Amino acid sequence: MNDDLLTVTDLTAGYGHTKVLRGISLRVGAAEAIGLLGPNGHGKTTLLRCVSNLHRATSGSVAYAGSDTRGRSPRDLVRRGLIHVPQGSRLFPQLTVAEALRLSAASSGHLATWRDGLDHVFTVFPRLKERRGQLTGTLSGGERQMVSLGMGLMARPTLLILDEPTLGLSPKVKHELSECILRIRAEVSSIILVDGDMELVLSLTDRYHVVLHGDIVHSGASDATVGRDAMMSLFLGGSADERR
Ligand SMILES: Nc1ncnc2c1ncn2[C@@H]1O[C@H](COP(=O)(O)OP(=O)(O)OP(=O)(O)O)[C@@H](O)[C@H]1O
Repeated sequence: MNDDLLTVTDLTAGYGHTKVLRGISLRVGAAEAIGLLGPNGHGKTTLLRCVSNLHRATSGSVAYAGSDTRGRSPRDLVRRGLIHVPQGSRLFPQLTVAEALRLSAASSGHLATWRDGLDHVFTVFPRLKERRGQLTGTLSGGERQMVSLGMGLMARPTLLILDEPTLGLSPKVKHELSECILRIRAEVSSIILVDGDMELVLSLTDRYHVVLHGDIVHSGASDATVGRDAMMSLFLGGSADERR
């Protein structure tokens, strides 16, 4: 019996005549966090967008919680707990932090219990509690990312997809955000994390895949000793010595 939460099988996708995904297969188990690594422009975001039906795959299939996602709207998937926090997600600048969080609860069908959700988000992100009445348009980059993740939590995820949550953040803020993601990990069922910071991805996930030219070229356990040089060889080709 297959008890995976998500199964992606032989997925291909692209834009017009440009092929981006070339037959990707992966699975995410219940209570499992997986990381996707790889250079920019090799298809990680496209893969995530296909999983949440924000982009239509050319062929292959995605099964979530035991059923095929074809024909389901992104909104329907959100209501079933598949929550995607996109790269650089935009917030309504005129809403306060609390209003943005409430909006997310409302649009995902959890308005009746939004105050419980809010308490939970403030436990994960104490900084947002301090800023609850502040307009999101006036927040720092790190705080805006916290609101985006908080909005994801308000939607009660079973599978939380995070695309580049630490993009553009300083090392200190990145560290603070990664602590928050660790807290989310303890509570959310499953996570798919894409981030340019390899060490961060490996420290927050159980397994990882390297995506290159729209295909998975390497996979492993995140707790294994993954040499930076070995990983860079996969990204760039050649050995460390040859690149020096
Ligand atoms: N809407 C689009 N229209 C046309 N091409 C696109 C579109 N979105 C992405 N692409 C192209 O598809 C390829 C894969 O992009 P994608 O964003 O999936 O890669 P990525 O690995 O997530 O990169 P990054 O880490 O920079 O986000 C790139 O060549 C990109 O230019």
